[in-house]
Amino acid sequence: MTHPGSSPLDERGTPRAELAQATRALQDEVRGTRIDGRRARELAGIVAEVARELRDSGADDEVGRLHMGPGPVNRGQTLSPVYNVDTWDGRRMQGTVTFARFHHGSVGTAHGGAIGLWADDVLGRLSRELSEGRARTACLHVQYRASVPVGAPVWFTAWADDADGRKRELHATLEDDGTALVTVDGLFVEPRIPLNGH
Ligand SMILES: CCCCCCCC(=O)SCCNC(=O)CCNC(=O)[C@H](O)C(C)(C)COP(=O)(O)OP(=O)(O)OC[C@H]1O[C@@H](n2cnc3c(N)ncnc32)[C@H](O)[C@@H]1OP(=O)(O)O
Repeated sequence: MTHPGSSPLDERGTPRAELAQATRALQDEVRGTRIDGRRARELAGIVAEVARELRDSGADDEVGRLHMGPGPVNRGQTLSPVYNVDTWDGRRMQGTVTFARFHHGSVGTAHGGAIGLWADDVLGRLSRELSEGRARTACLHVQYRASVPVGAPVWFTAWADDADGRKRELHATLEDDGTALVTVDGLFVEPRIPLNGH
């Protein structure tokens, strides 16, 4: 049984993963910092220098798409909230997700778009664990039933119905103390014309 925790898409222990983690911390702190304007300008120069060095070191693909092959965790991306998979039985995945300060919407709650982003990511991962075929999100229906907190882990479950040809219906919930905060129904479809490695 493949465990998602051992997926090559995981972000564990690589230097690029550390870079992604440091960048997430930066994103969180930029959000709402009280730093004074003069120092903010100096730091902007330092960050620009880091960005320049990264750009000059080259990209791992020619068009700036996410690198989906074996490699750094969360594909080295820093946009989507980080989630941890605790259990996986080959069909159902459970774990926790923490929406960071960077994902803050209003009044201490997660941004609805960040929740949709996470849902697409976790269902996309589930889809990949279930089949080698590269399915794409055709439809994502997110129901926001209660506020999702920022900065605290929230329990999630993601599961799949039986595949119907190229179509996969996938679902997820976010829960707090047994109360559903968000429910998601997604349709992922393996394209008629297979994707070229992505
Ligand atoms: C670890 C990784 C995490 C990251 C995961 C991220 C996943 C993503 O975000 S993917 C990016 C976002 N999605 C996209 O860009 C997809 C864009 N759309 C497409 O490429 C195509 O429309 C695609 C692949 C969804 C379907 O195209 P195609 O293969 O031509 O489908 P087609 O043959 O017309 O339809 C197949 C079946 O799906 C159904 N279907 C297709 N699209 C939809 C839809 N939007 N809603 C409902 N049903 C649909 C059709 O009705 C048909 O059903 P049936 O077989 O019962 O008649």
